[in-house]
Amino acid sequence: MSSDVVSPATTLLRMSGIEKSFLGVQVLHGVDLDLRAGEVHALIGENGAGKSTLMKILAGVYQADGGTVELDGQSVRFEHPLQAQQAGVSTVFQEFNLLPERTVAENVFLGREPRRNRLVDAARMNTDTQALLEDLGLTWLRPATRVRSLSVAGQQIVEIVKALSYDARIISMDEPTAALADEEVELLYRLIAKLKERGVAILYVSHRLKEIFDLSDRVTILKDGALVDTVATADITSDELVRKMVGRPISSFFPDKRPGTEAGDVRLEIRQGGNEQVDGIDLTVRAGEIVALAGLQGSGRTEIAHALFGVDRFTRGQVLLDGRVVTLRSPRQAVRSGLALVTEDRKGEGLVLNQSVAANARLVLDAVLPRRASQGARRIPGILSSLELVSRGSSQEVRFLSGGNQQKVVLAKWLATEPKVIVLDEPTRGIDVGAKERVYTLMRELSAQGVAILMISSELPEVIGMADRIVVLRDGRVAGELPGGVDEETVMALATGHQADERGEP
Ligand SMILES: Nc1ncnc2c1ncn2[C@@H]1O[C@H](COP(=O)(O)OP(=O)(O)OP(=O)(O)O)[C@@H](O)[C@H]1O
Repeated sequence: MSSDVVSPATTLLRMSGIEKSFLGVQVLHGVDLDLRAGEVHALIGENGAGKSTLMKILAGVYQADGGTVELDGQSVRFEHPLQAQQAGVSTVFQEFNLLPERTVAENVFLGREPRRNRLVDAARMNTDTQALLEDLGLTWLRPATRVRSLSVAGQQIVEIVKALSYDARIISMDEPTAALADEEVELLYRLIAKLKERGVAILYVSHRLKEIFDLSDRVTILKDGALVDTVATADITSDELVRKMVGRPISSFFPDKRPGTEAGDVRLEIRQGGNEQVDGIDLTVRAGEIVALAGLQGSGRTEIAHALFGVDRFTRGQVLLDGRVVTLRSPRQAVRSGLALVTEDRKGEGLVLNQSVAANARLVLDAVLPRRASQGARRIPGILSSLELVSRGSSQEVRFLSGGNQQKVVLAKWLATEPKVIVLDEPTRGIDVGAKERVYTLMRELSAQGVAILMISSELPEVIGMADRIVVLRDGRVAGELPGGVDEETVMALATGHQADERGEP
């Protein structure tokens, strides 16, 4: 019998009764998970539910305190990631483990380079990598290219190719699309389809329900470290999935405007703002208004946020706050002028990881607004509880929080400064559906209080559901403005410059 032919139903891996505690606190309670050859198995749950911990146990990064792992029916225990990798179990983490100065081929074969007369056989390494790439239809990727020059998607693909070079039969992916642009997501989808054809089992952690329905065959739901259910994706609706995950139905995803919230005076105005990346930007945001910046990656959305915040600058034009021209040369100046910039901040940038939740939430107050710090700090507990932060209290170090909960601390840190204008750059990336709803509700509350909100998001439903006006950018310029509630096609047509009916593969 050929071992190459794997029936889709073959169970490759079975984790049973997995237990894990950190410092005496149990975070996984007897979790079961099995992976079949050729399936995409989604793992979902709220922030802090235990997804990453389970994944890290599978990867050999953590060791379980109880339970068993069987690979091909044999009991295994991975003490080290390399051991897992050698057994065919690979993980693509969000923080890549690649060496940027080395080439694609050098990274793929890192630590086990083919040798000839004791010297690294670079030619063979390149040919072998080329073969792997061709086999996957990735002919645009060259073995001799330095990893540094690749996009995030390119780097992620190198990680996957590396996994395959170890004959991985199980690949775990932790929110693989979090940092990808739409067209790059397509690339990843195609690669995943190829992996499935080869009988690779993929464990896929994501908060994006659409991806779960697009990609997965089965889905396992965790809540508070315990297994809720494993179901065939085709047998469940997204409402049911959310209910299993959050424990309550989420009725209206985008809360309505608070009664009485009217657009007031112009709080933020950019007049003919321009620099190397953007040009001729005219934009206003009124008190109580939510304005979204939409556009493809590279259209200038984030550049505008950075220029406002003094990270970069506008070298042309003017910025006005409450009708007065302001100079924003540094983030400090921007904060003092009443601006806040919440970035997606995935890797805890902007958080001091070995300090407590409380200390981190005060960071901006203490550093920039010392005179208002103690007063501002009193608001922090309320902000954190409205965001439903899951932590062991405000003295817990943020490095022990799950990714989504770290993001909530970042939000709290900015809200504590009581900004007049708040710029939200991908505010809900990496946070679960329940927490998203909280963020939206909070945005409505802030605008009812007269805060002007400028939001940047690649999630069109979020842009359309929340914004009063949508300013669409294309190639660093304003391509046009649309009212909130329009359909996605209209936004895309403006963002790409193609009429909706002309769009399609070039
Ligand atoms: N090294 C650690 N030390 C202490 N506690 C930890 C550690 N790693 C995780 N935890 C805790 O374990 C729980 C589960 O975290 P985990 O990262 O697995 O959640 P998650 O489901 O991946 O969440 P998210 O969607 O936010 O990434 C959380 O309460 C977290 O604070």
